[in-house]
Amino acid sequence: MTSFQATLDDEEGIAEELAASQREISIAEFFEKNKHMLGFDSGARGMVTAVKEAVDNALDAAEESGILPDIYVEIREVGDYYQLIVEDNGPGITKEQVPKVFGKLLYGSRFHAREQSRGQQGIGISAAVLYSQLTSGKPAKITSRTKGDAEAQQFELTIDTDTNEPVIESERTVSWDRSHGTRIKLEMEANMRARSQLHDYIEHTAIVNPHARVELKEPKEHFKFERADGAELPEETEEIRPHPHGVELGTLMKMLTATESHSVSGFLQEEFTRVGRKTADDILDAFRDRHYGRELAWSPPVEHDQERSLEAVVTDAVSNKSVADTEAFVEEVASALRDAGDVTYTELEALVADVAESVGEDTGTTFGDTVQENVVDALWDLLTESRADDLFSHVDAATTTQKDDATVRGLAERIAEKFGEDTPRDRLTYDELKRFVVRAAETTEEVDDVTVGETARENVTEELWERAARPVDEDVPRVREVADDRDTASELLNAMSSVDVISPPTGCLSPIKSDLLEAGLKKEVDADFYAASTRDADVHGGDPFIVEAGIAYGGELQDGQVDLLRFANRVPLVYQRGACATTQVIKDIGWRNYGLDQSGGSGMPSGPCVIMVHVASTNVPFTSESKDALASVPEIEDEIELAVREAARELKSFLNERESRRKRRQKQNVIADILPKMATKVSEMTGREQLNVDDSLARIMNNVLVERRRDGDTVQVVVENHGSKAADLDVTDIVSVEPESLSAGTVVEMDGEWFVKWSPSVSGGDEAVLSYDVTDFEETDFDLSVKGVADERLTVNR
Ligand SMILES: Nc1ncnc2c1ncn2[C@@H]1O[C@H](COP(=O)(O)OP(=O)(O)OP(=O)(O)O)[C@@H](O)[C@H]1O
Repeated sequence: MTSFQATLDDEEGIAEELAASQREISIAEFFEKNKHMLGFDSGARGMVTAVKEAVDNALDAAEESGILPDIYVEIREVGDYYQLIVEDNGPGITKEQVPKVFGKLLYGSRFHAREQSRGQQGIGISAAVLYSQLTSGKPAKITSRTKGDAEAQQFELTIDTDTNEPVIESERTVSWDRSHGTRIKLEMEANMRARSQLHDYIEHTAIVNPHARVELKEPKEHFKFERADGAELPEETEEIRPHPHGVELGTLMKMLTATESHSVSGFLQEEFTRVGRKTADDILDAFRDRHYGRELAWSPPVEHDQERSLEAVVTDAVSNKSVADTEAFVEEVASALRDAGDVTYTELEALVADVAESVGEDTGTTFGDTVQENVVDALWDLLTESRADDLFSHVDAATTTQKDDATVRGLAERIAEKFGEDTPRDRLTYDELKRFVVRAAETTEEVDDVTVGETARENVTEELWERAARPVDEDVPRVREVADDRDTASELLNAMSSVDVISPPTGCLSPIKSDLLEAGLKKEVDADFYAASTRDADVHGGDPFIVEAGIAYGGELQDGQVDLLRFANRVPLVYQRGACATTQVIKDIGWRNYGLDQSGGSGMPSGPCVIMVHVASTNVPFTSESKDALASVPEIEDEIELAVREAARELKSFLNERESRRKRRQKQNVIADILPKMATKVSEMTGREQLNVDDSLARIMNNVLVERRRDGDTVQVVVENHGSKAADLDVTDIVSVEPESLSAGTVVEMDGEWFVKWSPSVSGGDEAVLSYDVTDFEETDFDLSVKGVADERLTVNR
């Protein structure tokens, strides 16, 4: 066989030969060969992915139509194959759409919408159809009924992989007991080896979608996750326009080409969210700076250093005018310039034009364009001769006093040298100015053997940009010009990201919210501690996103590696944990600081703990079309870290508190053991009655001591606070006779018992006495209980 390589050198027409074998590849054909990209790598995985695609769609569709989702999933073993049935109570799909939705890859309603939804690409369910037809050779059977239709439509269809078009094998009308909804039946070569992932997916879907009812019946098990009581649909989301931060250059250019606006200001306000007139103006200023640069302003040289006075320079530049008129003009220009202090080239032009006009009016002589140009040029030459002097003042102001005058002068002169013919009007962008400063600093370091560090370079550039340079007064290019030039578009993009723009509206997002997140965790795991946090919205690539995190710890949770539950747009992610940005962020956090073990100080922490992370966005960046793992996007990673740390801080307080309680209990046990023995010994030795040690114990442990004392038939409940902080208590004494002369508090009778209640607040080191009288102390029963102080800080002496 002759390879192309062998013949490449010696034969002509090889390109034509190659061309003969080149042809368009349909998307369906491509995915037929690359099933793994869509999550259909194996029979086990294929089943989970197919369930996930169908259930995600069912949830999306029902929610969008304001219907509380009711989803039934059934997996049946049929000979060598498996049948998957997913049924929903959603809005149904119209007869015209069914073939395209299921029989054409990349057909969907969500790809172009900037709104949070589970589906994004319009490929999921048709990929499941493709997988089933490839592995079983059977068509997909779809039944769908839309609201108000008397009957349902049923299709059997396949995908023509050559054309990526649906092939309808049969079509009929059937009766269906559901008033609206969709039922999908797919047959595929699969297995149940990924049963636990399938269960996880369904169970975790139920956790983050408490408003949905989800049922799974598979060959071995049958689960029903009922809708949480009172759970409502997530708030309706709205579509939004992109946010100006983080849009990519290609996208911006595409938007510039497509917009109907002619001005950049209009374009920004029309096409982006959160851009009003004021923000658009700020962006235009920043764009102008980047596109035109700024002009440096210089002051006239100090008079005594000057070889020729300002007046002499102007006089020389004016010709053919009477002496008196020239003098009047010269005097005006010189004084206006001295008043101005420093001017840019443009300002100098305006200044000379103004003087020419006013002196012209006064004298009746015209100081026309040529004269004005000559005067401007001559003065500009004069001003720019002494750039180094102005630069000296600026460099001096921007650097520390440690830099001696010679260094500052050297740096100023070297910056001044960079200006010249290459910088007409001394106009520079920030980056160009920075380059001048950096190059001058490098030369100064080499020649003068001094250090001009990064901070000094930045400070000098900043000082010059803000104080010596002035924005130019020119219109920014029109949309068309920006669209046609990549560099200009890039300047606009840069300007857009440099300006503060308020965060995007979050109405397009539907976070779970921290209380539901915590409730979801409580439903799933029986733990001692729960915490959750929801961050404010941020932006990536023009798309808003919100990160939420939850932590559960202790209780029934098993020790070992922490279990990480990942969610994106309320969809549990069950595969590719290692490749997910979420996992990486968790591994990079120093968990020992938060009280969890972490071998080597990095990596997955361990402990009886579950960490849950949810990223909600109008466009979740996944590592691949199979939507298993989040891609590493710095803005999202930062927010994941902050959300997890917020919840982890609560975990840390809980663990610290628990540890200090443990130590306290240990100490108390030791003291409680020793003190009575000591009291016995003392009483034996002194022959005196043995002391009650509770009081001493409370004092040693800084405890709150609540003690009943008797004074005849008066009952006293004494609260001694030996701690340093105030204690707010609820003290209840249940008494078998009616109490009288109650000090504050309330009394309620129930079934022959009297509940005496006080709520004293006792400052650290203070005591409160609560009292009442009874008719006969000896004949009365009491039952004292105290709330408001942790058990280990409380001693109750009944
Ligand atoms: N059960 C359903 N009820 C109503 N409409 C549906 C249902 N399933 C799919 N659709 C419609 O079909 C479209 C295509 O679904 P598909 O799963 O192919 O893509 P997607 O959900 O938009 O995105 P992704 O590829 O990210 O899953 C959806 O956008 C939706 O408009």
